[in-house]
Amino acid sequence: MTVEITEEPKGVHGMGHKIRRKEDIRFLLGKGNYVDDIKLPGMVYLAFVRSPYAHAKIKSINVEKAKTLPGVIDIITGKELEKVGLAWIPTLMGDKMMVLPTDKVVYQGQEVVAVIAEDRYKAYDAASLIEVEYEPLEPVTDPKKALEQSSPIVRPDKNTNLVFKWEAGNKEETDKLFKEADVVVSQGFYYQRLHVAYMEPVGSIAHYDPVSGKLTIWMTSQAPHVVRTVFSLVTKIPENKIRIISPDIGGGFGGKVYVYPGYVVSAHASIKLGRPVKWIATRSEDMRSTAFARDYHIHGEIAAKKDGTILALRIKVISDHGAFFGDANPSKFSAGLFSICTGSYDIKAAHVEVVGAHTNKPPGGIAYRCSFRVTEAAYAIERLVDILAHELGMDPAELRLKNFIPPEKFPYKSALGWTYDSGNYAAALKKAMDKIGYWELRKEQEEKRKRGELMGIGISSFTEIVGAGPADLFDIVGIKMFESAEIRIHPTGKVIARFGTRAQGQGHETTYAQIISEILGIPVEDIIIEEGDTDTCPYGLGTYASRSTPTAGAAAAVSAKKILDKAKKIAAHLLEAREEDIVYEKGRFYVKGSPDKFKTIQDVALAAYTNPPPGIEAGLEAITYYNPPNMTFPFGSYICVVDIDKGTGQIKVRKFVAVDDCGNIINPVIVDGQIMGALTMSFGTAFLEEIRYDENGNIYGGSFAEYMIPTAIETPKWELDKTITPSPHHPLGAKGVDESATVGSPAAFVNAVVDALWHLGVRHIDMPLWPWKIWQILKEKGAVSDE
Ligand code: PCD
Ligand SMILES: [Cu+]
Repeated sequence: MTVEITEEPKGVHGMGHKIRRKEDIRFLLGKGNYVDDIKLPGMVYLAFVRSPYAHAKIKSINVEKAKTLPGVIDIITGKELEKVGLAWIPTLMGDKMMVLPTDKVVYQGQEVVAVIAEDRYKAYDAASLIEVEYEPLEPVTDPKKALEQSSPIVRPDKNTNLVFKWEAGNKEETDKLFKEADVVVSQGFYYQRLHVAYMEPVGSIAHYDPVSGKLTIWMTSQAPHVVRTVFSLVTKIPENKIRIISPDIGGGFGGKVYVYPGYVVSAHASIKLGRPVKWIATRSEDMRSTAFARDYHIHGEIAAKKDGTILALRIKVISDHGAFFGDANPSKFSAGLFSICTGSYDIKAAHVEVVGAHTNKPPGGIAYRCSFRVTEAAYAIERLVDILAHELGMDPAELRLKNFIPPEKFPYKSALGWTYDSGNYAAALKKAMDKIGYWELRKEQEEKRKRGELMGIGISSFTEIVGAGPADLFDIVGIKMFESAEIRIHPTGKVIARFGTRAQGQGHETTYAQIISEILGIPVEDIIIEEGDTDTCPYGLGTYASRSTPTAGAAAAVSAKKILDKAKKIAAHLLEAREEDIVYEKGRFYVKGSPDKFKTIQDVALAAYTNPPPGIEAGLEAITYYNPPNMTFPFGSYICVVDIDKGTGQIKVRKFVAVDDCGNIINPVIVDGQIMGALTMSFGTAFLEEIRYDENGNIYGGSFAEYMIPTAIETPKWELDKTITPSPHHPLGAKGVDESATVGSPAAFVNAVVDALWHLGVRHIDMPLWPWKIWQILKEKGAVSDE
C-alpha cells in the first residue's frame, strides 16, 4: 500500500495528514515540563568540581574551607563512592566508566568532587573553595599516537589504549578485486568531533523516599527503562523500587542515551541525605564533558573499471573514544552500523576495519543523528564516489546512476551482510536533478569557470539503516531491541496509549496518535500518548537511531489491529450478526450489505465495558512487544550548489534540494520539519562546528563562544521533495527518517565545495570548511583574487 498525502484532514486524521503537533501548544505557551522545571519540597542542589587537567594524579582533596560555607550540606568524593561500589559503573558498551575518580583524572572537565548545598549558587561557591592538588601526567589526545607502544596509558585499570578491533567483509575477495581494477582511488578523511548542542543541558533530580524505599529519578534520558535496569543491577535496589521519569526533553540527539556521573551522584546523595537532590549541568559543563559524536579517522579506497563500474571498497578507521568506551551501540557492533558503508551501490566485495583507541578526552561516541555511525559511513562512501567520478572525468550523477543497486534487486544483500528492504535510488536522484535543473547548472558552472568564478555542485545519494532491530542481532547490555506499545480504550471511546520510547521533540504525541487513528478510526484529539515513565509505560529500549517509527510505530499498529479483532466480535454481538459478516471501515462496523445500520468504534468501546458478548472478557486494550523482522533502509538524494568568493574564501550555499524516501509518511509536516532540522545541523557540521584538543588535552570549542552552531542568518533555504518506496515488512510500510538528512547531507556540502575547486588541484578538504581554510587553499593554489 502507498499512503496518500493530504492537506486537509479527512476527519479522523490518520496517516498522511499534515496535522499540527499536539504537543506544541504546551511548548509554545511555555508550559513544557523539563527536569529543571520540577521543584520538590526540601530539594537541595548538586554541583561538581571539575578537572583542569586532561591527565593527572589526584594527590589530595581539601574540603575544609568549602565545608564551613553556610548552606553546604555534604561533599562527596570518589573514595566515598568506592565504599558503596559506585566509583565506577558499567557503560552501555560493556566497558566501565568512572563516576568520580579515586586516583587520577583522565580528561579536562571531568567531575572530581560533588558538593550538595541548599541552593545552586551556594553549591557552585562551595565547589570553588575545594582545593584539589594534582600531579600532572603526560596526556595523549591523538588516537594514532595512543595506539603506539610508547604512549601514556589513559586508563588506570587497563594496560593498553586499544578499545577494540573490529572488521567486516571479505578481505581476500576485496583485495583480489583491487588488483584487477583499472583505477583505485584512495583518500583520508577526518570526521571531526562534534557536540550535539541540544537546547537543554543534561540533568536529574533524585528523590529517595526512606519510608517506602522507593527511588524516583527525573532524568534527561532517551532510554529510561534501560537506565532503570542498569541502576538496579548496580545499586542492588529492586527494579520495582526505582522509577525513572523522563519528562519533556529539550532535544536529545543521541547525547541523552548516555548515563552521566551526575545522575548517579544525585541518586547516591538523595539516598544518603533523604532529600531530593537536583543536578543540572551548565551549558559549558555540558559541552565540555557530555558525550561527543564522530571523531573518526577514515581511510577509504575504492576500486573501479575504466568505464566507472565500481568493484570493491576498502575502509580502515581509527576511532577516538576518549577515556571510556561509551558508545550506545548494540553490543555486537563495536563500530555501530558503519558496515552500511557500501551505501547505495551494487559493490561486489568490501572490507572494513575499525580500531578504537582511548585518549584523554571525554567519552561518548554516541549516535548524534547518525543511527550508530551511519553518518560516518555515508560520508566516506559518498566522498569516495565523488572523487572517483572526478578522477575518471565522469559526471558524478552519471557515475552514481551507473552503480546504483537497481530496484529489481531488492531485497538486496550487501557485500557487508545487510539485507536492504526496498529502494529506488535512481528515481530519487533523477527527481532531485530535475528539481534543481542539474544539467543547466553544469553548463553555468562551465561558463563561470572560464571566467575564473568558483561554483560547485555536490551530490549525495545515501542509504540509511534504521529501526534496531531484529532481536537476534541487536541488544543493549543484553536487552533485546524490541519495542512496545500499549493501547487502552476507555468506555467513552477515549484512548490512552503508552510506549517504551521517549520523544525529545520528534512529535510522537501526534504521530503515534495518527497511527492509532488510522487503524481504529478514533480522532487524534481523543488519543493521549504517554512515554518516559518507567512505572506506567511498558518496557522499551527508547528513542534514538530513528528507531521509533520502525519499531514502536509498528507495535502501535499491531496493538491497534489486536483491538480491532476484539472490536469486531463485540460489533457482531451488538449488530446481532456473525463475525464473518461484519465489515469494518475506519471507525464503523456494519453487516455486509447494510452500511447504513452501523456501530461506531465508540459504541463498541462502551459495550466492551457495559455489554460484552458472552464468553468474551470485558475491556478493550492490547499490548505488543514488537520484534522487527529487519531494519528499514530509508534513502535519498541531495544536491547542493555553492559559490565561493575568491577574495575571502566565503562559501555560499546557493541552492539545496533534498529528495527523501522514508516509505509511507505518517505526518508530512513533521517529516519535513525533521529533515530541515537535520539539514541545518549538518550545515553546521560541514561549515562551522568542531571540538578540538591541543596536545595537552585543552579543549577548543567547549562553549558557544567557540563552538559555532548555525543560526537563521547563515542557514540556507532547503527545498524538499519525496519519493515513496514503502518498507515491505513494516506493518504501515513506513521507515524511520529523522537522521536521514544528517547522514546524507555532509557529503553533499563537501562534494560541492571540492567540485568548485577540483580544477585547481584540490581533492579533499576536511570539515568544517571554514573560510580561512578555503582562503589558504586558494592562496596555495594561486587563486586568491585581491579584489
Ligand atoms: N515515515 C515516517 C517516519 C517518521 N515519521 C515521524 O517523524 C518522527 C521521527 O520518527 P523516526 O524517524 O522514527 O525517529 P525517532 O526514533 O522518533 O527519533 C529519533 C531521532 O530524532 C531526531 N530528531 C529530533 N528532533 C527533535 N526535535 N529533538 C531531538 O532530540 C531529535 N533527535 C534526533 C535523533 S538523534 Mo539519535 O538519538 O543520535 O540516535 S535518533 C534521533 C516521528 O514523529 C515519526 O512518527 C513519520 O511521520 N513518517
Ligand atoms: Cu544516530
